[in-house]
Amino acid sequence: MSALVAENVVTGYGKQEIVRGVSVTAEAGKITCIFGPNGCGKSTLLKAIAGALPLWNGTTLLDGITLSNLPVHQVVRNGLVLMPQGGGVFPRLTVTENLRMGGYAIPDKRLMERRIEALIDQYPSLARRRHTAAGSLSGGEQAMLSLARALVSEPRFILLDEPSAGLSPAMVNETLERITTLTAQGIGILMVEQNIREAMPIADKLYILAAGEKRFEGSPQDVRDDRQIMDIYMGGV
Ligand SMILES: Nc1ncnc2c1ncn2[C@@H]1O[C@H](COP(=O)(O)OP(=O)(O)OP(=O)(O)O)[C@@H](O)[C@H]1O
Repeated sequence: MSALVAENVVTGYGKQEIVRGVSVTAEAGKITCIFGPNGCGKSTLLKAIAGALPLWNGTTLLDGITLSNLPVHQVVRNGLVLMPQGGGVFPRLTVTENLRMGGYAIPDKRLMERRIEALIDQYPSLARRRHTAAGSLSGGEQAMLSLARALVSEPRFILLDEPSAGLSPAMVNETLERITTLTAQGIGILMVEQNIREAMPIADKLYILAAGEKRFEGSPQDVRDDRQIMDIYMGGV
């Protein structure tokens, strides 16, 4: 089984421990969602898996290869990218320049340009605005740009930090549909979401974190069957 595995991850900022020994597994071609209250450490966990924050303890592995504490560009070369909260587009750079930033770990620049052209063909809203500064794109277009930028390195797994945040309902649907399409290509998704109502139907597996610890792991149906979990963590779904 092709999988991204994080085992017993401990990390934080300064001396403040935020993630307290969390283990998650995401399978290729599946959507794995992490839910949990604000500030419980979801983004911090993703950053540690992506190599953007040091692991204080624990291990991260992609298809059995240890990623723990590799620099980000080596994590990317091993097939894992992070789409950060808010998309992380560079507002003053054009759409094409942003896409090139997604290919910075690819040594063969002609290959990178070919991949960018292929991606632009798949995202018509970006094709029309390829020479426009990313900061003047709509929220939905910026979301598409962030997703396309994550794909330039042809990752096997993508970490998505709240991809639907700040989007209109129509764009939430389009973004989640795009994400589902990626799994059909075999890409594994590990996604943090606040938008439980929209994310739950597309998830294959769910984790719930609270106060830096894992409180639940199971299928969406397991969550629905657990009245206590539904009441405490999934209010209103
Ligand atoms: N760069 C940082 N330096 C210090 N503390 C931070 C930093 N980033 C986040 N924190 C703190 O770490 C804790 C967990 O934050 P994190 O962003 O991981 O939570 P989250 O579960 O993703 O929350 P949200 O859903 O609100 O994004 C919070 O108390 C936050 O204030």
